[in-house]
Formats: sequence, structure tokens, C-alpha cells
Amino acid sequence: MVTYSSLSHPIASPFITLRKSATKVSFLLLLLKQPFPRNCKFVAAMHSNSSGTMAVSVPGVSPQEMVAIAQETFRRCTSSSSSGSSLPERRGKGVAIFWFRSDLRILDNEALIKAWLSSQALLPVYCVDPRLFTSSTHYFGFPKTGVLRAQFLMESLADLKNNLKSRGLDLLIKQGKPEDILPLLAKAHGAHTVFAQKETCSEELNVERLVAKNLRQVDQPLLKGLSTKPESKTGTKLQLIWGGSLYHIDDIPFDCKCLPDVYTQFRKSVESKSTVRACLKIPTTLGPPPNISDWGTVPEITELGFQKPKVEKGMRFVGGESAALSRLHEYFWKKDLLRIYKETRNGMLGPDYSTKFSPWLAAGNLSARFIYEEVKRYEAERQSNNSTYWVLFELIWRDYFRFLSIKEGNTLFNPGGPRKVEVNWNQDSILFDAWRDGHTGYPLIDANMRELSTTGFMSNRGRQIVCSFLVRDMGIDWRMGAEWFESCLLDYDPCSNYGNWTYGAGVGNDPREDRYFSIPKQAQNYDPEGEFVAYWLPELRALPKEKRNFPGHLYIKPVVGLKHGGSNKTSSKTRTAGRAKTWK
Ligand SMILES: Cc1cc2nc3c(=O)[nH]c(=O)nc-3n(C[C@H](O)[C@H](O)[C@H](O)COP(=O)(O)OP(=O)(O)OC[C@H]3O[C@@H](n4cnc5c(N)ncnc54)[C@H](O)[C@@H]3O)c2cc1C
Repeated sequence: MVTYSSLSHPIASPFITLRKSATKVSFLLLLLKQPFPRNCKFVAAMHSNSSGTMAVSVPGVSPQEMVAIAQETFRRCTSSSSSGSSLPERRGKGVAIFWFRSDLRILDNEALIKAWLSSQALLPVYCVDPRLFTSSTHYFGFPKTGVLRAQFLMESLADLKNNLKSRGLDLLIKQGKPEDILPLLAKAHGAHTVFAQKETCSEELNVERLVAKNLRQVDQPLLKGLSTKPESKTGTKLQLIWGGSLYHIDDIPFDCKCLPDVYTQFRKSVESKSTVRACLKIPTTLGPPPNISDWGTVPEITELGFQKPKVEKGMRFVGGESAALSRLHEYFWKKDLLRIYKETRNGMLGPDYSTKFSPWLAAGNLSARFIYEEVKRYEAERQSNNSTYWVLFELIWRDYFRFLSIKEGNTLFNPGGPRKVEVNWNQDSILFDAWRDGHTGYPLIDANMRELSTTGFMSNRGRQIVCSFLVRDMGIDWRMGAEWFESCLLDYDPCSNYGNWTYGAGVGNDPREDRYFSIPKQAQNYDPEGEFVAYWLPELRALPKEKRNFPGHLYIKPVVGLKHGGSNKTSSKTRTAGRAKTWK
């Protein structure tokens, strides 16, 4: 039976803090001494399924605990609290609209705070854009948003609505395109400005352009008298504000157009020349809201054209800021896993080998600067080591891809990538389908791909391996892989996804590395006992551990041979980008 190593104790009070030296064993003993809180139920953090494997929820805490953790964090981060730097006084006039995009949180949301400060009444709105849910990916026609990400988003909205309500506001939910909805709302409420977070990739930029254009045409008689500038008497402004990255775009020592092509150069420069800004505090109240008779409800997933999904295996991520803050609390403070992140981060199985922050970061449920502050707090209260630094190192990768998307523009989505490499990519649908469905005959590839379609998540190690296999061993067009990821990933964001894919396919901006991942080597290093593959491919469970990754005729026949280091030496049919060498 495969069990994930650490069980989130369902009856634990969320605020039990481990002492510095506490081990897992003493932690469990500590928990057992706790009286059962009356209102806490046993939570199905781990469910047995018919094949005897375990599914683990992330975070493994109850909804009540999640809310309690979020409320406690909000309390600490409220402007008037003694620990927090306070916000300027609210001196704004009239109504402002806040258009939520991929920043679905209230904590450290700069654009939200600016909208609040600039108004007497704030109208927060989310547009359920049909283009996200009914259209397809650009070239290869996969669903633009897979069901699991759609569900994660709806959960995020429900949580946001609750959190706004607890601060004297609400979230207006409208179905339709932002460029249609926002001007109507601006007109109806006489809003002087629509505030939103700035995005960087072409689809989002296009929506921004349309919104700005349509807002300019709003006839705003209600605005007269609010401003001394004659030009603002008609039309509503769109004000886009940078957010979401660890380092603010104004603080990095480069113009994005001149960003270094090599990550290390970027990282060293920002680390030595830039500082991370402090998180913005939340005001005690965000109200009053404008007069709204119907705030709308979060659509059911079935209303968006999906069937209700069921994650029966692997990790089930819960969308929303409360879940995000609970996961951080769990990973850093309750389970004390930050201490060993660098040693475990290349794992593939279970909830604990890495932070799993990415789905919440992508939806904007979690602020990178808040993670930074929590790392610093952990370093001050517990310990500072390579692991605590390495989480920040990885967040700088995220920043890098975000800034890079400004430099590279649409070349990020072109077959030759930013370097305009000329490759005659293969688009063989039989090979691609075998990869997508997890039927390649290589357990390590198949297990990772099945995890992706079942849960919407795959480890970073897994992503690098399946990317290398698709591109270098199969010779398939990397964009097919990138679009499949775009469809399935809970944490999909265009900058990180296409940045990593172009990088892995050898068409990215950094030409120095040729990233061939040898499957036998990866299996030996990262799944030596075949636990990961046996978890996702139950038919391998009966095999001796050392055979699970190398089952020979006991498993599907490999659909292609490996270019390097495999037992089957047939080379792949097509040329891939760059010279291949075995990597890591
Ligand atoms: C082919 C490919 C596609 C990818 N697509 C995405 C994507 O669409 N969205 C996404 O968020 N990440 C993407 N990644 C990066 C990375 O795999 C995930 O961020 C990571 O696996 C998420 O797990 P975690 O939160 O536990 O990460 P941790 O190891 O705990 O890292 C902490 C955080 O650092 C950031 N991070 C870590 N590695 C990277 C990286 N290589 N690039 C950018 N940010 C990073 C993430 O925000 C992550 O949450 C991709 C990687 C590859 C190789």
C-alpha cells in the first residue's frame, strides 16, 4: 500500500506551533494530548480508494480551520493592528470599480487598495468570461480551461466573496466579457475609474485594450463636479497597476526590454540591487459598497458547461485565499517543512515534498511578497538555511518569466521560440496522444501524465522529464505539450508555462543549456523504489521495486526509443532543437 508520508492531523488546532526542535514524532504526541475541539470533525484528509492507495487533500485541514487560519492572518495584516504599518487616509471621491483578474485575494493586493483609497464607495467585480471556459487553446484546440482549474477558480471566487463580505463589501459576479460588462457598470454607477492588475501576455493585453477603449466611450454625466480636470468629465479611466511578482517591476535594475537572457544574471542583480517591498496591509473595512440589488452568485461548474469533477486519487487542491493561507501555515509552521525544502523539492509523490503554492499563486490567491515575509519570519523565529532561501530562489524564477514575457512578447508562443530556432517539428497525433494519455510505455512518463489529467498538478521534476521526452525523444512540437499543460494545469500561467516550455525545448532565450532528461537516470535518482510509478500505475505494484520503472515486456511496449541512455536504442525519427546531452 502506498501512503504519503505525512498525514495532516484532522483534529489539530490550526494554531499549534511547533517548537524549534520538535520532531514529527513529538508533534504527533503533542497533538494527541490536545482535547478534541467540539466543533471539529474528522476530516477526509486521506481517503482509501478501492485499489488501496491514498488520496491526500491539500491542505489537509477542515474548512473551519481554513477560515480560522485566514482570519488570524488577516488580523495580523490589518492596517490598524499594532504590528502593521498603516495605510494612508481614505480621501477619495465617488465610485471606483475594482476588476478582479488573476489577483483573487484581499491581502497585499495593491490595485485593490488603490481603488479603495481613490473612492468613497468601491465596487469589486469579477467577470466570468466565456472565452475562458468555452474556447480552445490557440493552435491545437484543447479546452482553454480544464474542468479542474475551472472548479479551482469558482472556489476562489466563493472564498473571495466571503472575505470581502467580512470586510463590509461583496463581490459582484457577472457572466460576460469584461469589455462589455465594465462600461455598463461604470455608467450605471458613475464610476470615475476602473482599477485592475496589469497583465503581460497578448490575450490579457488585448482584453485590457478593449476595456480601456469601451470605457473611454462611457458618457459620464454623473462625474461632473468630482474632478477639476475637464477631460475626466466624460469617460471612465482604466488604471492598471503592477502586482503579483516578488520584486516590483519599478524596482528591478533593468528595463524589461533589456532583461538578461540568463536567469542567474537576473537573479544576482535583483538580489544585490533591489529590495522586496513590504506587503500592503488590509483596511479594517473596505466598505461601504455602492447600491447593488443583486450581487450575483458563483456559477456552478455545470453552468459553465463542465461535468462535476471528482479527484479520487492524488492531491485535491481547494481554491481560494483561505486555503492558500492555510497551506502556507501548514507547510511552514505546522509541519515545519520549509526547513528541508531544498532536500525534498525534487520529489514527485505526496503533498509535502514542495510547497504546492503554485495554483494559489497563479489565481492570485497568494501574494509572493507575503510568502517572502513569512520566510523572513520563519528565519527569525526558527532557522535560516539553504532551504529557506531556496523557496525565494524559485519565486525569482517566477518573476523572471513574468518580466521575460514583456521582453519576448509573442515569440514566446511561436514554434521557434524567442531565439527563432528553425526546427521542423513533428505533430504526429498518435505519438502525442500516447504522451497525453499516459500510454508511452515508459512508466515515469505515463505516471506523471496521468497525475496531470487526474489532479491538474505535476511536480516540477515531472514537468521537466515529460517535456524533455516529448520534445527530444518523440520529436513532437513543444507547443502541443505546452497547450496541453495550459488546458490541464491548476497553476497555469502563460509566463511560467510558455517560459518553461521554450526553455525546456531548447528554443528559449538561454541557449546555454540543452536539457535532455534521461528517463532511466531520472527514475533511478528520483523514484528508486518505483513508489511514484506504482501509485499512478497500479498494475506495476506487484512487481519488485527495482523493476517498476523498468518492467520490460510486463508493461506497454514503448512507443519510441530513447535518444540517450535507454535500453531501447532506436533513435527518435525527427530532429530536435539543439544538441542533446544527458542532463542531471
Ligand atoms: C514544462 C513546465 C511548465 C511549467 N508550467 C508552469 C505554469 O504554468 N505555472 C507555474 O506556476 N509553474 C509552472 N512551471 C514551474 C514549476 O514546475 C511549478 O511552479 C512548480 O512545480 C509548482 O510546484 P510548487 O508550488 O510545489 O513549487 P515549489 O518548488 O514549492 O516552488 C515555489 C514556487 O516557486 C515558483 N517556481 C518554482 N519553479 C518554477 C519555475 N521553473 N518557473 C516558474 N516558477 C517556478 C512557483 O511559483 C512555485 O509555487 C512549469 C515548469 C515546467 C518544467
